[in-house]
Amino acid sequence: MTVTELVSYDEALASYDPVMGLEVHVELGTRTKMFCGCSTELGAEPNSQVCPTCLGLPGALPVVNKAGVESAVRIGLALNCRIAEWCRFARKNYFYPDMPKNFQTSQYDEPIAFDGYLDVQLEDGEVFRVEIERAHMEEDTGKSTHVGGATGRIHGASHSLLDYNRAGIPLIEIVTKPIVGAGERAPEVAKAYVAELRELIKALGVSEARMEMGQMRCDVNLSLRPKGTEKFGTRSETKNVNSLRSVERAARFEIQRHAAVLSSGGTIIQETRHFHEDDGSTTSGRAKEEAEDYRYFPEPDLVPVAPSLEWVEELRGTLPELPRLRRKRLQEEWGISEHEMQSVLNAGAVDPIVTTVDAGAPADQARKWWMGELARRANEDGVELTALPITPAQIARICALVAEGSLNDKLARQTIEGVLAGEGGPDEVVEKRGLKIVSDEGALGTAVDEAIAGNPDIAEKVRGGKIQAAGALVGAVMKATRGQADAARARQMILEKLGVEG
Ligand SMILES: Nc1ncnc2c1ncn2[C@@H]1O[C@H](COP(=O)(O)OP(=O)(O)OP(=O)(O)O)[C@@H](O)[C@H]1O
Ligand SMILES: [Mg+2]
Ligand SMILES: [Mg+2]
Repeated sequence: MTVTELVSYDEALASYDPVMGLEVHVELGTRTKMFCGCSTELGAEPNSQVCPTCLGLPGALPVVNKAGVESAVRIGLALNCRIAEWCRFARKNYFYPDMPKNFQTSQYDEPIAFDGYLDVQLEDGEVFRVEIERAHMEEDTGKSTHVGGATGRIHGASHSLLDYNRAGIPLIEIVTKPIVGAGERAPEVAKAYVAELRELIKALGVSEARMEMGQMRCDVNLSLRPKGTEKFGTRSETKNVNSLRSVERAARFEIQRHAAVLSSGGTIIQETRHFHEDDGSTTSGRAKEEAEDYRYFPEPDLVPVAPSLEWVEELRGTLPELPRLRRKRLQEEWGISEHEMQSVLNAGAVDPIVTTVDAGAPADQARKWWMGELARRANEDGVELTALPITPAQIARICALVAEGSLNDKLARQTIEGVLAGEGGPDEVVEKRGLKIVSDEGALGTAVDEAIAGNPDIAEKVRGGKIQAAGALVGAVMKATRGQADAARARQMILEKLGVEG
């Protein structure tokens, strides 16, 4: 179906109510894999981080990674879930080359965490509660790359390359209960939920949750039911959506597609679908009816996981402040609007600003540099703010130099430039580039004398009481010192020398 055959979004929502379910996979940042000691480091030579266990060779036995369980429990607690006192892993059997064992070790009817919720804030400030069905532990599959042939996609490809470095990396799958009652805001809720979940995961420190790197990916389940009816319609499941914007677009597209099919008397088949960034559409993957029966059964090679109450309570004590509440608190502390806070968040500047403030800088100054100069630079270079070669401590030092009057904004900007260019820390750059404000009486006095001598008409006006005219003399001093003069001190000296009161 092409986009032009869709019914409009408003028309779709006039007759139908969306029901949505979100499955989010998060790759944990543990040092080793979930069931073996192989490294999880990204970027290694393909198939260099594998062993008999993650390759599923006969006789190999898995062992559970405690750090993986710990992260799962902390995620569960942060999502207000109940934590299972006892649970098991299960084998999800399927035959596909990305899983060399021929099954994925997962959890089925005994997840480690269940029955929770996450409150998310929508753009107008309204808080929407998303109920969590469960969060369970599993392992990632290998990575297949389909090459050759006309399209490079699986059906047109001549062969596939397999890299098992990713096979066995711990994953947590977080599944929502059916989200009802979001109405026309369903796509917005989907985006806000994934955004909030990502912030939470990052705050917990269990994953960097970088969607563009596949560390966090979302399956969007969607169905429509005629307005006013109870029974859920058949869902489609758009797989592996990997940006916040795409999550919103995929939900929106599916609402329009389902409405088009249903209103023309067609039936929705339960299937997986693929999302396409270029035009925001989805296309059919495989039908679930003919999909594999996973023949789940409890994993016989692993002992059950039974987190003690004491351990769970100890982990509860390590939970960070919820991102939504932290944002609210910082917004108040910094005295900025919700809208401004949103831009800070979008720029990834919350933590750099907080760290700069912790290092002693005033919040407005810290925000000014991170959201101005540095955001622009990160944008130009196409990197995250935190990847710039300058630290919050260095920005705090520059703010201190401004506060003590050694630098003005222009010189501070040049100092930042120097640090970014690898010329050293702020003090070193100031020294090397000779950026300190000229405020010592000698050098400044000479510049002031020259400015007065060079502009006798203006000097005369000031002497005659037109104090505003002194601005032009300050300008001349600034020019002569290439912007490095202490402007306030220069003005004071000019007035003194011309014998007028400031
Ligand atoms: N009729 C429906 N319409 C929309 N969403 C639904 C509907 N029925 C279930 N869902 C949601 O779809 C998601 C289903 O995820 P779940 O992991 O339980 O099963 P699955 O997709 O069959 O399994 P897999 O993990 O193998 O993809 C849940 O978020 C659930 O709330
Ligand atoms: Mg699913
Ligand atoms: Mg699932």
